[in-house]
Amino acid sequence: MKVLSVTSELFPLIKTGGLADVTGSLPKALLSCGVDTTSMLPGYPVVMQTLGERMPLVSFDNLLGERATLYHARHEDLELFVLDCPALFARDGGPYIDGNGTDHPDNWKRFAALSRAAAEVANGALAGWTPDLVHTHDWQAALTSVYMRELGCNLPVVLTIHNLAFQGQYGADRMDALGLGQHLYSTDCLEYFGDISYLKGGLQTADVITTVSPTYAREILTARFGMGLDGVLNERVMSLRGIVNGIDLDVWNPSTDPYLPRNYDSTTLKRKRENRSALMERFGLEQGDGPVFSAVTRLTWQKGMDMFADTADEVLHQGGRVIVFGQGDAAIQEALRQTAARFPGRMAVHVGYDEPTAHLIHGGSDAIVQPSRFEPCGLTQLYALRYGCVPVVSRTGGLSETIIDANDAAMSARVATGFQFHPVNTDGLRLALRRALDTYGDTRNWARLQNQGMKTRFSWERSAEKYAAIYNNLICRSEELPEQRRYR
Ligand SMILES: Nc1ncnc2c1ncn2[C@@H]1O[C@H](COP(=O)(O)OP(=O)(O)O[C@H]2O[C@H](CO)[C@@H](O)[C@H](O)[C@H]2O)[C@@H](O)[C@H]1O
Repeated sequence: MKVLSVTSELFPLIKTGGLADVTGSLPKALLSCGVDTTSMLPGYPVVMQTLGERMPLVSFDNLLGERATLYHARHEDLELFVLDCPALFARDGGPYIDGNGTDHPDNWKRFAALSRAAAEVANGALAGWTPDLVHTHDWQAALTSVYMRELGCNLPVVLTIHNLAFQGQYGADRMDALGLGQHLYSTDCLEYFGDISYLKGGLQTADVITTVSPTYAREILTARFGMGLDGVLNERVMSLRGIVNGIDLDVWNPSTDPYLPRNYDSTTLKRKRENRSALMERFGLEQGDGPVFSAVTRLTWQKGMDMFADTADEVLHQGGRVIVFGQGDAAIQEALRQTAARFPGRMAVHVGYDEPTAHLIHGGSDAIVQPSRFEPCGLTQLYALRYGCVPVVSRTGGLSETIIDANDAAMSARVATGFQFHPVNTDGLRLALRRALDTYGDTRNWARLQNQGMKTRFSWERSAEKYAAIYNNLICRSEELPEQRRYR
């Protein structure tokens, strides 16, 4: 089976968050289910520079008004279609923002162009290659199925929501520039509170919608978590599934990780101390024996890092160290910095984004704090488990189903792996930090938590099988799908 996966990020070529980890690792896992994935992504400068040999496949003279070429390339074990469109993608900054942290003003066009080109590929633009199914990821790729239906392409489409908070909402005056007829500006397709929503268009035209945990799949049906799209999602509930993310066990493996000064596994956990020492040095902290509680995350309201700014003193008063590494909201950075200023040499807040440091933090920390207000799945807590860090998480979305709270019953049954808190507020987090710190003082129980966490296997195997089952089912039913589609 041939699947075209359409994405704006893909690890290891370009990553700003968990989306890249998933789109980069799922294809490998799907191979053993008989699925050959080719991933289509924009030719950002870093992607074009990293790729070795590439072969031009097709040129577009007028891709939403721009010239573009689609290349085939291979990177490690990934099959790629790279959309080289210099007018849209050859620029400084990240995939979505410029060097000053401002959204690229033409993001509406950049990701519509990616989607339009993907729809052309699905519709047979490449001589000798058409997919059996298209898998789109998040708003950046969501218009693919809208364009496909307009082209008359009836291939099945799966859309995965990695984060409903980002929807691709733009003014309705862009319909013409997007090459989309006014008939699509309707409540059962793109119209969204007077604007256009790319994600809504995808939700209305995909055959199956997935999101990255069963809990989040239920949560987004409510007004509280539905971000304005709960109505649409409720209408499509029979086609909505939750599949928890896996992690790449080769990329995140403490016994082989090249970014750790000292490799270890569950039988040599004591070696983590050397990484801890290197970590404190790397962040300019005074060495000490207290626990190191860290966060590697976007500094945003979603991730609850404002709550950590208000509660990190709990760890510091107990003689611990706190490390926060990430980038995002200026007010949250400032709040964290103010807390750090009260504890010189014991709390570090570094604004930045790099993979080696993220690995070192997992290799050297005792606990990873993730107090998200909502979390579709979350990968950081899964990396934490694998690295023998104990996760302290809010009970929401994927966090609630991947971490088992260390209550008495779970501890005595030897299944606990971390600390969960609810309600998700500052008091809840403070109490969870206190529970974690208390347990840290009990060496045997802490080691038990670490070991139980390290035994947990969030590999892709089972989740990939679930995706493959959805693909198979859609392909078998593909003749009847056009009749069943809500938007035709
Ligand atoms: N400063 C930094 N430097 C280096 N690396 C950093 C970093 N800050 C964060 N990262 C990395 O970015 C990734 C974050 O992934 P998450 O899944 O936890 O959240 P994200 O919100 O990006 O993903 C969204 O999509 C994923 C995938 O489906 C869902 O799991 C999640 O719930 C959803 O919000 C991890 O690989 C982490 O190590």
